[in-house]
Amino acid sequence: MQETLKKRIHYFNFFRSYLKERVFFVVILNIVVGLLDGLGLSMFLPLLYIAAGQNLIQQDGDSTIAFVKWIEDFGLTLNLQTVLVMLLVFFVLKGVAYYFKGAYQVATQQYFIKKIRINSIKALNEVSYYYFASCDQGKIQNMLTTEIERVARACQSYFLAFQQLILVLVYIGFAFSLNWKFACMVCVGGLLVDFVYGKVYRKTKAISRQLTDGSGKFQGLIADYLSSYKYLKANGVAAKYRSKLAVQVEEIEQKNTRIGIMSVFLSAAREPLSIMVLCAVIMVQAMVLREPLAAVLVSLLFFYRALSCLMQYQTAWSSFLGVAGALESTDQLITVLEANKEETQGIRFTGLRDSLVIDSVGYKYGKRTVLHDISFTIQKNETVAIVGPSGSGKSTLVSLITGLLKPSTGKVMADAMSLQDWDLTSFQSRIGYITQDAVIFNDTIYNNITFWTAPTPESLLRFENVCKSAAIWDFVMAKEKGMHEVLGTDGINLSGGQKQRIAMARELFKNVDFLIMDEATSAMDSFTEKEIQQSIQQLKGKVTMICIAHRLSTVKNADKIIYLHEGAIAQMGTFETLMNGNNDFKKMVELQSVNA
Ligand SMILES: Nc1ncnc2c1ncn2[C@@H]1O[C@H](COP(=O)(O)OP(=O)(O)OP(=O)(O)O)[C@@H](O)[C@H]1O
Repeated sequence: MQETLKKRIHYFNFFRSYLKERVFFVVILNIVVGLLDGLGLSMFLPLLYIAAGQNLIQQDGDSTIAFVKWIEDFGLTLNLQTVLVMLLVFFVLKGVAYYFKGAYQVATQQYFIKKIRINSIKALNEVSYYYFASCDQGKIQNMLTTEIERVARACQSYFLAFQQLILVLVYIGFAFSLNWKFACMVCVGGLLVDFVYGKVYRKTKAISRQLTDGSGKFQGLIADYLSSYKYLKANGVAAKYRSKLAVQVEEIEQKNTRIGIMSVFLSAAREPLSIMVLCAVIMVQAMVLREPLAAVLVSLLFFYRALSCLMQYQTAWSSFLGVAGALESTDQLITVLEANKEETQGIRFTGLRDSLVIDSVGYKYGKRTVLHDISFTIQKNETVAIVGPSGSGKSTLVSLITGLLKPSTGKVMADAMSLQDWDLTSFQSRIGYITQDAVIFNDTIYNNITFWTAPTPESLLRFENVCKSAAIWDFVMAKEKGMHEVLGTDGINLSGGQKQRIAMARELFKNVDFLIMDEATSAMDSFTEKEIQQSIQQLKGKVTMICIAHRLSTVKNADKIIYLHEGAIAQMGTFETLMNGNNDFKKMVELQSVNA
């Protein structure tokens, strides 16, 4: 019982943390509706006496009738006309209050859903890359799609349950003032019903939690399925993977069916249970307590109202519990994301003035050290190439330079200040980062390249220039809809080289200080690569460039080449210096020349 109360308070506080004072307005409006309804209903009492031809004045000794005697304190006579007018006034007022309460409640619910959506997206946006790379991304995807929908349903059910609970309390309040014996019976009836329903709730809730976990797994599998669709098809293993998905779907459907059946049981049991308690009350009131019929009838009216509200509360609460798992998991995930937030407080970075210094940097993934004591300087507008065998730590080093990862030892400094002291977002906004797996959005070519910049004459001209520099202009022009051609999810209709050129055009469109190319031309044919290299060459000395390349021919013109071997700098210098001094590098170059 104490645990149940704690849970209810926990949920109330959860909604209050998002809705603040709005929750109290909802409470107040619901109380007003309940009070007006109770006052309206209490008018049936004098009506029944009048209908039975009894004089109200003669009923002074009847404690029940004392309940409506207050009307006379306002100088009104308690006759048929007054009672009917009062009845009408209370119910009209209740209708008005009900409308305002309903409208406010709808607006509050929408506000809550909007807030939780925005908060979760904001938390995801601010989370550190390190956490993102190591977390369960299926779970995040599930939260942003399925779980948010369930949270919306949870919110709706919660408010409905909340409203019914307030009405129950108001009716019980009326009941106590009218007839305390009746009130006690409501409480006993309510407790009995609560006992029966309680059992079903607990089951529903446990299944709901399992359902949330199951949906998370399913989302993860679907994400993998979509991203590896081509591979699965080409290898003829799509059917095998599909059966893995089918098992998960089966499990989710079974749980949904169980929750559905329990909810149907609760709805079906509602009426018989109410009538059962109702009959018991009539028997006790009429046969044991021998109360007058009018008092019994109005008592029953309150009783029935309170009980049916209690039932509706139970049903709404059970629906709420059916989806409450989503509320908890979404809340937990937002909390975890916020706890792993990237610190971005610092001085705003407006552009590199002097140099980037990598000072004794080391990095560990868990316990495994993958970079040791790396030190070098990149002067403003210098072109630096990072080369080395696969797994030597090139991408990790670039992630440290871009601030995606924080060094385990040492520091990365921009203009003599550690990246941690700069506002990281403003620093990263000065970076153009082109990766091996070019990122393509499911939007038009124009939006992909300009990142949704308004199409002004200036931006259109800039768009054309960067397309030419990235050797993609002919491709754009050849498309039926030109720059308005939609590229499809993950650029499914583009070749690897086309994707890379679009990604390159996007970075060129941005006004950046640093251009980082991680195997940026790896998917291009030699002819296109040459064209792009010429464009890159034109940028030499205008921006600070950091290139990771396997094809060493592309780094020949770099001002500085850093040759990494097993996470440490094996040698550093110009192409010629490395050719003369480092055997491994020389071997790599020679091997590539042979293969070329
Ligand atoms: N997220 C990660 N968790 C654990 N280890 C990682 C992670 N990312 C990379 N590593 C390990 O760190 C080492 C360096 O990887 P990194 O990707 O930086 O090498 P690389 O030189 O860029 O390789 P490649 O040329 O093949 O892309 C590798 O041994 C790799 O297995």
